[in-house]
Amino acid sequence: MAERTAAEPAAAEPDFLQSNDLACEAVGGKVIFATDEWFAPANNLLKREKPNFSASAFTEFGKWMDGWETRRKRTAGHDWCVVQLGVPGLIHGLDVDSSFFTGNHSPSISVQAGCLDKPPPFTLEGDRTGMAASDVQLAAVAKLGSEAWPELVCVSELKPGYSDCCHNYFKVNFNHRVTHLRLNMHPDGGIARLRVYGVGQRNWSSVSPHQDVDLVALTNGGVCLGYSDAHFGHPRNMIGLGRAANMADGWETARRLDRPKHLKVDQQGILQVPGCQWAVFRLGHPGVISRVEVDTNHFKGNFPDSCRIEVCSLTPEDEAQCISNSWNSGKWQVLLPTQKVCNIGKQGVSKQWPPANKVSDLFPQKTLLTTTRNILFI
Ligand SMILES: NC(=O)NC(NC(N)=O)C(=O)[O-]
Repeated sequence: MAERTAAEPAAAEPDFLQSNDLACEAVGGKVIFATDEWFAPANNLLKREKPNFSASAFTEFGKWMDGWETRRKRTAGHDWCVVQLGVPGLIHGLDVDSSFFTGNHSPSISVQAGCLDKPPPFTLEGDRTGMAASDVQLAAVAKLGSEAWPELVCVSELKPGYSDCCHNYFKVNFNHRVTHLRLNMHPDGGIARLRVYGVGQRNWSSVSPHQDVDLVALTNGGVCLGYSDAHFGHPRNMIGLGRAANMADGWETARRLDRPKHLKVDQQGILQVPGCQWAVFRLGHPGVISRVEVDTNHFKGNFPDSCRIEVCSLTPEDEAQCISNSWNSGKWQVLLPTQKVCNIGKQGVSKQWPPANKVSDLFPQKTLLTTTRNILFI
């Protein structure tokens, strides 16, 4: 069994919020068991959208709540659910968001980690009818051995979901790949969202070195390490599953409001704005890049003028130094020189380029890349 590690209480807006949500329904996370879902189903915990509230919304079970909410317990024990992560990986921290649960929030929670090599051979629907979990369901979950799972967060008080304090952050120190979580409410109540921040760890042993894979995809362990601006949308959205659903599902910076001061017209009469926006990603696995794709879907009046992609190969020590130096490093080399991008028509434009520079020219000794930097001009 893995060692038990208590969570440290995290400061407001901790760094781990920059990594990926490994449990989100958008990456395949799901609740496979819940002891009770009378007022609101546990799958709401994993919704991508922020929680909502409607004072006038009621269901036949009681007040409609956007989260997971159980009945007031009249028996011993507590409520809990099992979450199967969409992307198994290393967890850096959790946000147990109690938004709008005030007076019906769970007073305390704890979280345990499951490290299952194979997914359980069943998926259980939570009990939405208000009956207690059936013996069959409990027996199936008992096979997971979740009573013995190591603790990520010990029993900790939860703040009620008023808008200024609804985020309950927990930093996690647990150096093992996690596939499942057990979220315990002590004893019952409601929680709006569970965000599980970390970095995916794919099992690469079954992947052929000749297979084409998206090395920066969140599901393959890619992660955004830094950026210049994320006013309307975080750059990590670019490495999510599939094409973006709407503009909120992409990377969008604020406008450069100082633009008029800097505008210059070049010899072709094209406006030039100095400076650029940038984001840095660590690839999920080192590899040789044969193709890059930049998708401007949904960005019509606000797609970037052009983009450039630079790469470098960094050790973990180099990476730590780059982070502390705002990514200004002499190691970057151009993989894809500045390219105009566009977005016309209903479908948006997903453009692919072979890299202009061969990886072996950039890295004659090492033909492996570990980091890319996308630079978008506004
Ligand atoms: N007004 C409520 O929210 N009451 C109850 N909860 C729901 N969702 O109806 C309760 O017992 O906590």
